[in-house]
Formats: sequence, C-alpha cells, structure tokens
Amino acid sequence: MSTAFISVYDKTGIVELARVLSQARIDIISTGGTARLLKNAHIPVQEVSDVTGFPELLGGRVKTLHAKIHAGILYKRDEAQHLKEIAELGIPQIQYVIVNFYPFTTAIKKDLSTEEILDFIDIGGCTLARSAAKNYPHVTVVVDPTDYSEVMHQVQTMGSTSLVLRKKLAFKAFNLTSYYDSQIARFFQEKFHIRQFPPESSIPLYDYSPLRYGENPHQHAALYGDFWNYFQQLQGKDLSYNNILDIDAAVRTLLEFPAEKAVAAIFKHTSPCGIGMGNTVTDAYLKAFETDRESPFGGVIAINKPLDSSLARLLSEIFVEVVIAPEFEDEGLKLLQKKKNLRLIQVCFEKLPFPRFVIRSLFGNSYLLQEPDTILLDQDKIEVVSLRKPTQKEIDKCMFGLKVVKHARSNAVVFSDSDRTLAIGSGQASRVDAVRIAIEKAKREGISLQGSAIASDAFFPFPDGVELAAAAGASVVIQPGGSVRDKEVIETANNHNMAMLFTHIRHFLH
Ligand SMILES: NC(=O)c1ncn([C@@H]2O[C@H](COP(=O)(O)O)[C@@H](O)[C@H]2O)c1NC=O
Repeated sequence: MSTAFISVYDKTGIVELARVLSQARIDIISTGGTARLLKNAHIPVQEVSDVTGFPELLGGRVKTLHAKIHAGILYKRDEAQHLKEIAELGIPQIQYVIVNFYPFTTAIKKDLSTEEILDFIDIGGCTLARSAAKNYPHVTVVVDPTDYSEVMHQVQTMGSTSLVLRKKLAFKAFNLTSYYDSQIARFFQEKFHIRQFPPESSIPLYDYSPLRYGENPHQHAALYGDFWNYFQQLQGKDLSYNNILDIDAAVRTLLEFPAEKAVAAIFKHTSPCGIGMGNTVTDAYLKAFETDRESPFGGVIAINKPLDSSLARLLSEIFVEVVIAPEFEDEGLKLLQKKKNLRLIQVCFEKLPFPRFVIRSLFGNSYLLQEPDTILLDQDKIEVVSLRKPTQKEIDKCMFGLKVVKHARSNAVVFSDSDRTLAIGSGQASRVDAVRIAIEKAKREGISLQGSAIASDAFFPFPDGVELAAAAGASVVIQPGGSVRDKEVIETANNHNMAMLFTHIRHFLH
C-alpha cells in the first residue's frame, strides 16, 4: 500500500487531488490544517502525529521533521537493507509528497516585525520537498497546485506517475526551495546590513513575464522581478527587451535632477539623445529634442512631471516607441491614444528603489556583479585646476552635463548649457572621437557651442579632446582628472582661457 504525504499552506485544489489519490487506494498522512480540511471533505486521512507518535511541537515549528516521515520518503525501493529497515521500524512507504510553503515572500512585503517574519520561514515543508525530490526515481513531489491535474490524470489512467513527470516535478521542487531560500538570504542580508558580495550568491528571480524576444527576434528572453510594481503600461504594444532597457536608462537619468524642475530625457539604445530641463514639460522636451532631432526616431521619451496636452501634441508629430511619465492628464492621454501602438508607461518615481547590483553574464556560469553607480558629486568637492576660476553659471552648466554624461556609454562627452544638452558624443573607443562626433552633431543641428561646458565621463588622456572643445567654443571643462598627462591637458585649457574642474569621480558606463 503506498502513501501520500500532504501538507499544504495554499489549499487550492487539494481536496480534489486527495480524493483522486484516495480513490486509487493511496493512504493519506497529513498535517493539522490540511488534515482537518480533508476530513471535512470525508477523505480518509491519518494525522502526522499519529504516525510519528509525537504531537506537533512548538506551535507548528516541528510537525513533519521526523525520522519516520523522512525515512518513509527517502528509502531506496530497490535496496534490500533499506527495505529491511523500513519493515522493521514500521515506517510508512511514502510515494507522493504534496507540499507548498508558508508565504515568506508575501510576508516580507507586509508591515511585520522581524520576529513575525521569521515565523513565515517554512522549514518542515521545504525539507519534505527536498527529500522527495532527491528520491524522484520512486517518489512524486508536487509543490505547485498547477501540476495537480497532470498528476491526477496519470494516477487515474496509469495507477502512478511516469518517471518523466517525476523528473520534471523534482526539478520544480529544488528550483522552488532554492528560490525560497534565496529570498530568505536576501532578507537577512538587507536586515543585517551585510553589504559585501558573499562568496556564494543566489539571486532570487521571480514574477516571470515572458517577452516576445530579446535584443533581436531570434533570441529568447524574459523579464523577472518586481519591475511592474513601479511601472504600469497604459496602452500600446507589449514592451520589448530593448524598450525596457531604454526605459530603465531614461528614468535613471531623470532621477539625477531636482524634482522641482520639469525634466525630459530622450533615449535610444540606452544612449541619451538629449536632456532638457525647464518650467514646463514642453519646455524641457523641446530643449532635449533640439539637441538631436534625428536620433529620437524610434526612441523613448521620459518626463518627470505629468504629461499635458501641449506636450502630447508635439509627441504626436514624431515616431517614438515609448512615452514614460508619472501621470498622463486626460487631454494628453486622449491625444496619444490615437497612436494605438505607442506604449504609454506610467512610472511611480516615489517608489523606485535603486537596483542592488548591476549584473552582466560572461562565458559559462560566470557573472560580473557590481554596485550601481549611485554616487552624486558634491559641488564643494570640485577642484579648480585651471588658472581661470569658473563662474557660477559655468559651474551650473558643468553640473548639468555631468549628470547626463554619467548615463552615456563610454567614452562619452556632453556639451551642455545649464538647462539642456547641446551635443552628446558617446560609445566611442577614443575620447577625441566622442568629442568630434558631438561637435559634428551640433553643426548638423545648427547649435552653437559657444560658451558651453564640456563634461567627460573619464579623464582626457591627451590634450586633443580639449583642443577640439575649445575650438568649438566650450569655455569650461569638467572631468575626473587622473591622467599621466593631466599637466598638458590643464595647460591646453589655460592656453584657451578655459576653466577646468576635476571631480575625481569617474563615470564609465559600458
Ligand atoms: N515545521 C514542520 O515540521 C512543518 N512541516 C510542514 N510544514 C508546513 O505546514 C504547512 C501546512 O500546515 P497545515 O496543514 O497545518 O495547514 C505547509 O505549508 C508545510 O510546508 C511545517 N511548518 C514549518 O516549517
């Protein structure tokens, strides 16, 4: 006679499954609440405490953690010594384990004390699942109610489950227990302020959303995590992998700026096309757009204030893939809704937490992890290295450019005014090329760089980039400094009567 062990927190569908097992002449052992439910449904069930001879202890902290239960799951059905021990000790032959865990992940989202949260860490259930999954050649483990129907079907038609199904379910069990534990580890890491990278790391991936494809149509892709807690799609086609990257880049850039001002960020392929700041979102958008009117085609536009009808009218004139705003005023929304495919995304700035890590995958099972670049330059820490001191206006221009260059791919430079980008050169293997590209773009757009600031994400290795910037009209340079040729670079700035500021903070972005 085989036995099923059932202990579930989420009791959805459990009565139906238990009935099918019982009808297939499978005995059922169960824990307190589950046993009560099954008894009420007139399904024969034995309480775990009757099997172990121990009551459920410590208010439920210990109920299934017993040799009789785990030996009954773990014994090898084809090993004589195991069979002998089982028979001698009157251990039940458990062939099915149906279990799901205390909802730890839900508990941590609630306003509970640490002590209360600890009570949501399931020990016995995870141990049952691990024992059963280890012995999958003989035991069926079910941790997900969506698998009940397949198990019921196989039991009803074949009298037991197939090895193929048991393997799949064993994978699901270990996948779930490792995910469950990774959530607990993450909770402890945050609670106990353990900031360093541990020698082993498990990163919980949850709330899977399928994506149509990845960066290109032939690449499979998925989104995991709580992205949708902070973003809501109001209309338009599903977000693509590339859209999500651009949304992330644009919104992160907006977070650099003071919340009082309206700021607009236009991004394409994670590169800023233009950033503007003004009294209204339209004003901010126009400043951003004028930087480069060619590149925003097919890009994303993010603003930090409600989108009104005036901006909606302007956005209706161009082709963009995504518009992101904290709110969409009715009139503006109606105008943009005419473009059925346009994705409109509402962002909740107040809730947005910074990511804990930046993760990149490498060959094999190798990953690069780093902290995100969240450092903000303290204006007082700027070092003036040129003979000429910058004016306050020049410092303001530098600070604007610095906030943007941090979010442009390296090597990157940004020519800016105090409220807008004038030209951006990014993603170059040489810094001087980034400067050349920015100057070319400004020419194309008919933008004067006279009196502009140039911000650089890393030091100028040679004076050439500064020479070009001076020739284009820049009057002030902000850069980290730190090159072996800093002296020559500073001299070049002095020769052109430019002010030069060192930040001592590099902002590479690869
Ligand atoms: N402590 C134990 O030995 C133990 N064994 C099983 N559980 C959990 O108890 C829950 C079911 O309890 P009940 O049947 O009383 O509603 C399940 O979520 C199961 O994962 C346990 N609880 C916590 O670890």
